[in-house]
Amino acid sequence: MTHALGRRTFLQGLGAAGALTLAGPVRSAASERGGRGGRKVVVLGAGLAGLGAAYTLTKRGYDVTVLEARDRPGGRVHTVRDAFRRGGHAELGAVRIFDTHEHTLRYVEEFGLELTPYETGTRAFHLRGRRFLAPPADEPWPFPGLHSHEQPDPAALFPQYVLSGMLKLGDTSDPGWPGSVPSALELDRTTIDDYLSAQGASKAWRDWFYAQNGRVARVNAAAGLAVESLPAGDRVTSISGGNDRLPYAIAAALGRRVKYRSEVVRIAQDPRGVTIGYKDRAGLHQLRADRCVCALPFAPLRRVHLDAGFSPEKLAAIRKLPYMAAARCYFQTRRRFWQNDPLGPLGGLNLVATDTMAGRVWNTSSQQSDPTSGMLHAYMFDTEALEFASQGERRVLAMRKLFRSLVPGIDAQIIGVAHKAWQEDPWAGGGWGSPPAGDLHWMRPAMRRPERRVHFAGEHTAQQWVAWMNGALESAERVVDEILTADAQPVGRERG
Ligand SMILES: Cc1cc2nc3c(=O)[nH]c(=O)nc-3n(C[C@H](O)[C@H](O)[C@H](O)COP(=O)(O)OP(=O)(O)OC[C@H]3O[C@@H](n4cnc5c(N)ncnc54)[C@H](O)[C@@H]3O)c2cc1C
Repeated sequence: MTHALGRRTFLQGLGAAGALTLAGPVRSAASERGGRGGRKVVVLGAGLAGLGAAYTLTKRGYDVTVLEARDRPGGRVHTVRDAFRRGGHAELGAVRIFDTHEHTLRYVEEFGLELTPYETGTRAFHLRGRRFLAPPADEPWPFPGLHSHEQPDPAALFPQYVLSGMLKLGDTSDPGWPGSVPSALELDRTTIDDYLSAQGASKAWRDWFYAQNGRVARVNAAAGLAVESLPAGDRVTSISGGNDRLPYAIAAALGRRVKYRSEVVRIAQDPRGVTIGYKDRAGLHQLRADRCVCALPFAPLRRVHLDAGFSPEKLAAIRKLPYMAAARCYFQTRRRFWQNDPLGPLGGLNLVATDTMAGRVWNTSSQQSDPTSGMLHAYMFDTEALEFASQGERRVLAMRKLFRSLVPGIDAQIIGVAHKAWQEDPWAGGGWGSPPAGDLHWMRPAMRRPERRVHFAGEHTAQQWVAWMNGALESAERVVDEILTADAQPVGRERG
């Protein structure tokens, strides 16, 4: 999404979570003044949410263990390098960091990482089988189906079609949102596509919109517009050398507290603590702790046995939260040949906006250490990602064939390939949690609420930046806050 029309300041939503500051490399629990030495917390999942919570809790004096099913930290932050030549790298998961991603940027700074900005430049379109640039003002867009009032400037309809919905959202930083805002509840009942249609947007306009912003047609309108309305700031960056440098840095600070290849299979709790069952190569184990931070996406959490002690709302949310199909397919190229495109020099991150299976052609070449080779990829959502994956082993061939018409000349240029469809990943189940139309108002609070000694983190539980690294890290700070508050209460006063 472009996040072009932010309408409130980002800080508004942060509230008390911003009070937890990061300060220096992680130290042992015993050395922390005023810490909670001896109190054990088990954190499930070493994605950014789990790592962020574990890191801050350790600094606050807790004795933390992180259980992670994969053999690496980072979860949906996953950089690949070995598929490429000339030191190339590609992000299979999270790519972009905005200036407004306060939590992500704070961790980037804490760990001394650097950011590389994306180039801006000219975008091409590929719609209804035709490739073209945005026409000059007053000339019609060269694809059929736009209503006459949508010509010659489809962008002029943005306020009527999209902003009108954003203005109905109310305060998305309110913990009771969208239930607290009647007009947002109305949006909750519909999808983005149905909302845009109801505003009068033609099918062609909607496809023009999705070509640039991702195939969000079936997304809950309240949820989708809420994320779209957040401010993007002035600059888009990624972490220099690869976004996975952040989770690796946090994991390194946590050291042996992180246990890899450890699949959580059971969560149980009683009035005095939690018991976590997990499997590793040596067999089944149990870990006892005072509290648990569950930072697993709900898709894999559905396979975990949950003993009594969870509310019906939480169990229903875990069972029902759908995950959006999302995929990327990268081609490393010998040269940045699109700078000599017949349409003129193309550039920027979102290089070609299409209505094809490829979704958007993104260009992450400016992030590469080698200044000559290129890195293009198809970034696919929902039906596009499903279509890509449905081709099985022929998916790369199919994409390569499609790219011939999206970025002519690519065939002779390809020197490396990498791809991933997140809906096929058993530890993610998809790109991000995406509540269906009609369900956001109850799912949103249910996903986040603590269940006695089990606290829930992860992008899906974020107050605002759901489906972003920033949301995962925001949720980490919230659970730390929950735990500190609960542990500060006299025994027996805890909310059950
Ligand atoms: C294609 C794609 C594009 C994206 N683009 C961006 C972007 O441009 N910018 C941005 O900021 N964000 C982006 N995101 C979102 C961002 O990657 C996520 O919001 C964030 O990384 C989620 O972190 P998390 O900790 O909530 O979950 P995860 O990273 O999924 O971490 C959960 C962890 O739990 C582990 N796990 C699961 N089940 C078990 C189990 N039973 N036992 C033990 N461990 C288990 C998983 O292996 C994983 O490591 C993108 C995501 C995708 C998929």
